Formats: sequence, C-alpha cells, structure tokens
Amino acid sequence: MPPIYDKPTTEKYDLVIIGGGSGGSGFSRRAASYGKKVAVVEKDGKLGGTCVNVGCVPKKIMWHAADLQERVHNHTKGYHIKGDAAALKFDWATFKPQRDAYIRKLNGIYANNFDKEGVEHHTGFGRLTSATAVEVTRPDGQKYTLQTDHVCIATGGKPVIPSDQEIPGASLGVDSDGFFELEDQPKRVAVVGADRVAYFRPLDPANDYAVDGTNRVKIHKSSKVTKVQGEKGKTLTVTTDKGESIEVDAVVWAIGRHALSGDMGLEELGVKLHPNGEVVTDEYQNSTVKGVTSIGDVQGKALLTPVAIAAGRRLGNRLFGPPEFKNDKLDYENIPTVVFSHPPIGTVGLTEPQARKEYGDDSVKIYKTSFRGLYFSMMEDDLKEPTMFKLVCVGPEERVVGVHILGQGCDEITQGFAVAVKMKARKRDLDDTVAIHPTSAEELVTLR
Ligand SMILES: Cc1cc2nc3c(=O)[nH]c(=O)nc-3n(C[C@H](O)[C@H](O)[C@H](O)COP(=O)(O)OP(=O)(O)OC[C@H]3O[C@@H](n4cnc5c(N)ncnc54)[C@H](O)[C@@H]3O)c2cc1C
Ligand SMILES: NC(=O)c1ccc[n+]([C@@H]2O[C@H](COP(=O)([O-])OP(=O)(O)OC[C@H]3O[C@@H](n4cnc5c(N)ncnc54)[C@H](O)[C@@H]3O)[C@@H](O)[C@H]2O)c1
Repeated sequence: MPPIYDKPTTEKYDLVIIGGGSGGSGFSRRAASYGKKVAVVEKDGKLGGTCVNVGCVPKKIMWHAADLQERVHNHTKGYHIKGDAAALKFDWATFKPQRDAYIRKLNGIYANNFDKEGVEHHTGFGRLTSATAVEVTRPDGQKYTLQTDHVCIATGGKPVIPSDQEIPGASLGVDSDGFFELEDQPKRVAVVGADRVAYFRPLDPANDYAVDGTNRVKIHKSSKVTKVQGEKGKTLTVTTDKGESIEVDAVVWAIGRHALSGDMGLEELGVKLHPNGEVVTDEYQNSTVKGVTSIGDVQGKALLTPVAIAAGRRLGNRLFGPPEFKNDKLDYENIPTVVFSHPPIGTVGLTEPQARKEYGDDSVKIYKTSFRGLYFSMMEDDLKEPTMFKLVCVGPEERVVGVHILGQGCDEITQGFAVAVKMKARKRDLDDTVAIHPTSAEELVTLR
C-alpha cells in the first residue's frame, strides 16, 4: 500500500500540484522522473480525477455496453446467429458494481504509480497562501502547509446544473457525475444539452447526422427546458419553451462545466481568472503570477484528458528537463477528438466553414463520400448505419487541414489521420497511400 502523507516530508518541494487528475498525474510523474521532489494534493480520497472516476473511462464502458446491446438485439439476425436474442438482457444492477470496482482498481494503479515514481499524494483541499505555499486541509479539518518553488493549478471542473430558481424542478435531474451513481437503469432519459465540444471546436456540419439520423434518439432542437415535475426515481415530466411535454425516468443535465478555481486564494494572490473562473494562462501554461502554472480543464482550453496530460508532461520538460526542452509547450492546434455516439464521430483540424473563413472559398476543396459499410451488407435497410467522410483541403497543393469522419470504427480511425494532418499531409499523400481492403478507412485514401 502506498504511504498516506499527512504532513510535509521536506522543508521545500520543487513542485506542488493541486489536483490529482489527468493533468496533475502527467505533470507530477514527468517532474519526478527528473529527480524532483513533488507532492500532489487531491481533495478526493481517490486519484485519477474526472476522466477515471466520472468521465472518459466509465463513459466508454457504458458506450461498449450499449454497442453490444445494439449488436446482440439488432445485428445478430442479419448474420443468421440463431437463438433468442430478446432473452438476453442488460443487468444494470450487477454491471454497475463491476464497473465501479474497475474504477477503484484504476485509482489504486494511479496511487501505486505515484509511489513508484516518488510522487507524494496528500489527501486534502489545496489552497495557495502565497506563490510558494500550499495549505492542505485534510478531510478531518486538520491543516498543514507545503512550501514549494513551483505550484500548478490542475483542479479541473465540475458539471453545471441549474438551480430550482432558474428552472423549477431542475434538482430532480442529475448531472454526468450523478448519472454514474444511478443504481437502476432509466429506460427513458431526457438529456439536456447536446454539444460536448462546445468549448473546444465545433463539429463539421456534415456530422449533423449524429443527432438527426437515428430514430432511437428524439432530438428537440433549439428547445429550452422550462420545468421538471414529478418525483425522483419515478416518472418525471419535462416541459420545454415550445410547449412540449416529455415523460422520462431520468433527466441528465449536460449543459457544460465550471472551472474549479474558487476558494483557493487565487485572486487574492493576483492569479487572473476569466469571468467564468478559468485560469488565464499563456502558451507556456504560466498564470499571471510567477511560479504558478495551470494545466487541464481549469484553464479552459480543449477539455480533454490527453490535452491535460500532454500539457503537464511538456511543462515538466520545460521546467525540470534537459536544456533541449527549455521551450517545450503543447501545440493546441489540430487536436483530434471523438464523440462516442453510435455511430462515433472523429474530427481533427478545421471544419469546412472554418477553412472557408480562414483561407477563402476559392482556396478550399472538399472531398467527401457517404456509404454503408460492408458490415451492414447483411442487414435490413433500417439497421444500416451510414458512414460519412469529409476531407477539407486548402491551397494549390491541397493540404489536408480537416478530417471529419462519422461511422462505425471512426473512433479508432481518427488517430492515424490526425498524424497525417499534423504532418501537413497533402491530398496526394493520402492518394499515394495504398488502401487496406476491405475496410471503411480505405475510402479516405481513394477519394476523388
Ligand atoms: C462525462 C465525461 C466524459 C468525458 N469523456 C472524455 C473522453 O472520452 N475523452 C477525453 O479526452 N476527455 C473526456 N472528458 C474530459 C476529461 O475527463 C477531462 O478533460 C480531464 O479529466 C481533465 O483533466 P484535469 O486534470 O484537468 O482535471 P480532472 O481530471 O477533473 O482532475 C482535477 C482533480 O482536482 C481535484 N481538485 C479540485 N479542486 C481541488 C482543490 N482545491 N484541492 C485539491 N484537489 C482539488 C479534483 O477532485 C480532481 O480529482 C470527459 C469528461 C466528462 C465529464
Ligand atoms: N468524448 C470526449 O472527448 C468528451 C466527452 C464528454 C465531455 N468532454 C469534454 O467535456 C466538456 C464539457 O462537455 P459538456 O457537454 O458538459 O458541455 P458543452 O459546453 O460541450 O455543451 C453544453 C451544451 O448545452 C447547451 N445548453 C446550455 N444550457 C442549456 C439549457 N438550459 N437547455 C438546453 N441546452 C443547453 C449548450 O448550448 C451546449 O450546446 C467538453 O468541452 C468536452 O471537451 C469530452
């Protein structure tokens, strides 16, 4: 078992990071790998932050469960797999504890990795009393202070949920954190909000299918929820400003996130915050106070786990690494991302409207295709999901500045094409790449 720290173990640390999530983990371990004395202060007893506990990981596990359901109930028939598929039921009650146990295992792996690398994990709420002192308030209320040369704010964010004054009955719903706590499977769910990349970069309009193209999800576009009525755990009635009335078992608020930067002494110290609470940073992750840096969701740029980790590792290189890294920083351009919908959407680079705005209509050339993947060839038409690919190219050399793909497997395909975009591939470089057949991805190197 990794040791539990309840006081400083040195007069002065090289680095204290507040927040033991993706960013805090990436930064602390990189700094420790250079022999630095590092402490991470995490208010929750568990490490891993949003991604591990209430984000990417449990979300993707649920996504796999839904994907399997779809295949069992809708796809096996086309492949003449005989038997009573209808008898196969998803058992939320036994599945949830197994999912939770896996998350606890990951928490332990994070703690062990910290220990192996010599990163101290202090449990408590972190607050800056100066640019070189972090006060830790333990869960039992006891306080102690860690003195340090560098401080990093990596405290992430939390979901926004409207108050009952703003929207009567709002508290009958849950946020994404609450969704992962549900003990019973809601059969009918109203999800409020539909743009998980709103802070980051809009999806290409070609991807509108993701919200419009399936009859299992009914979209109420441009509708605002005005009230929620009923009793938690029983039927809830959601009313919208268009007069719609929708009966559901659960309401999930997915209307954005707030940076966790309050009560930490930041403004008192001169750390500038954006009006919405995000920490203002420069391109090197420096805040407005010398020696205080910030990474990840709390500084509001590209709210994604690999971004927080990569920014942390580069910051570790820059501050503590060898001289060749003295200007290391994360390039926030061309960050690939996936929406884990059914089917998934992968995107990297500029959307078509963004490219037209930046380069002018005459410079932009679009290549696109839409087809049904071979997997669906054995299925009835109404079960066939589309695949849609779009390349956004610019200039006479047709440099590929955007790749937008929707369809089965696109979650896995995007990563490789992100390398091509980062390397400034031209359309002809894709054309010069021999296809892998039969795959859906091959269409991306044979587009005309
Ligand atoms: C439902 C959901 C699904 C997601 N899916 C994906 C996905 O598929 N792919 C992807 O790339 N990203 C995904 N994300 C985003 C991803 O989880 C975040 O971008 C990532 O976790 C940010 O890392 P972070 O280190 O900045 O913050 P966090 O991981 O949130 O870590 C911050 C930590 O700081 C702690 N903390 C806060 N204040 C204090 C304090 N004062 N003192 C001590 N500790 C403090 C918190 O308890 C937390 O553990 C998802 C997010 C959500 C909500
Ligand atoms: N697969 C992934 O990589 C992944 C998955 C989930 C979340 N994330 C990250 O987490 C961040 C937060 O995601 P999010 O979806 O919570 O926020 P978001 O800001 O991306 O989307 C919120 C949406 O809710 C709408 N909205 C706001 N108030 C509303 C109201 N009262 N009624 C109806 N709609 C309303 C907004 O117009 C917006 O479209 C994202 O920026 C994303 O980067 C990433």
